[in-house]
Amino acid sequence: MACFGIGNKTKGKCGEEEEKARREANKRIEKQLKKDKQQYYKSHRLLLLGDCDSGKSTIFNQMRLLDTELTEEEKLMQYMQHKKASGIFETYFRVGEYVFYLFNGRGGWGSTRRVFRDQSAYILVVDSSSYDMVCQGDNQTNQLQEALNSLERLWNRMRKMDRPLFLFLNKQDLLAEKVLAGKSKIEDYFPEFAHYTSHEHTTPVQGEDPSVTRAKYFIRDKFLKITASGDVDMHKCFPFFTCAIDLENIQRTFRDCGDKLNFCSS
Ligand SMILES: Nc1nc2c(ncn2[C@@H]2O[C@H](COP(=O)(O)OP(=O)(O)OP(=O)(O)O)[C@@H](O)[C@H]2O)c(=O)[nH]1
Repeated sequence: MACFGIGNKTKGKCGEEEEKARREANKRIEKQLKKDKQQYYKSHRLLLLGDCDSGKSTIFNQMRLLDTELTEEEKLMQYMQHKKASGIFETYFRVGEYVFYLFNGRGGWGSTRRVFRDQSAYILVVDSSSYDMVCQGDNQTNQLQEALNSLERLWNRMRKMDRPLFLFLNKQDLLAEKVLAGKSKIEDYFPEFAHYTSHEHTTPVQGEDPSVTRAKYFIRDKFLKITASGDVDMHKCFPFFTCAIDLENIQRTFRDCGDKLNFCSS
């Protein structure tokens, strides 16, 4: 602020004006912060979890591309939240009418401890095509079995939290390729598949080979068996067949997640 005159009286008046301007600026900032905080808590906060290579970062990066749709104010908010959540990757985006804060829990389950409780819902990403693969860690455990174990651990951890879990049965494109190639059979790793018949709620995608439909629903049902005990409305598991490299598929999935969250909390 320009301040003319060198007399004491003028100096005092100028100081007062500066002080007043400072107070007003502070008030404006506080008001904005309050508004941002309200907005933050109105939007949905989702934590991406899953074993190595399941597709968490691919999903995270796909949604980060949507940043271009944010307003300047929203970008500023995203920047502020980034600073707050330093140490864990976070992005902020809008799909349709929904606003999501997405936290990428890569780097292991331990790294998510700080933000775990502060979520609207959780996403567990699973590599559905990994039924014939072993975990890199021990070169022994079946990867799909390990994903089932991860779900069991997460579901137990969430038991008293009354929040939904979105299960992203990812890499559907690779699962379909494997099944159609016929070289690696699911029943060689999960013998119960030989007797599996998908129930009447199965909705095959148009043009999908029945063997692919049967395989993906078998895997889905194995996961849902673990979460069948979701007895409260919010404490439910919602499965989605996803392909993280397909942006349209991922956007649609997040829109469906938003619908479920709204439905659960209404
Ligand atoms: N074909 C196909 N490839 C995928 C899909 N999702 C992820 N990938 C690929 O799988 C690999 C691993 O994906 P990431 O997103 O890095 O997996 P991550 O879960 O973040 O892995 P970590 O960083 O080890 O925790 C990458 O090469 C991805 O391009 C999918 O749906 N289909």
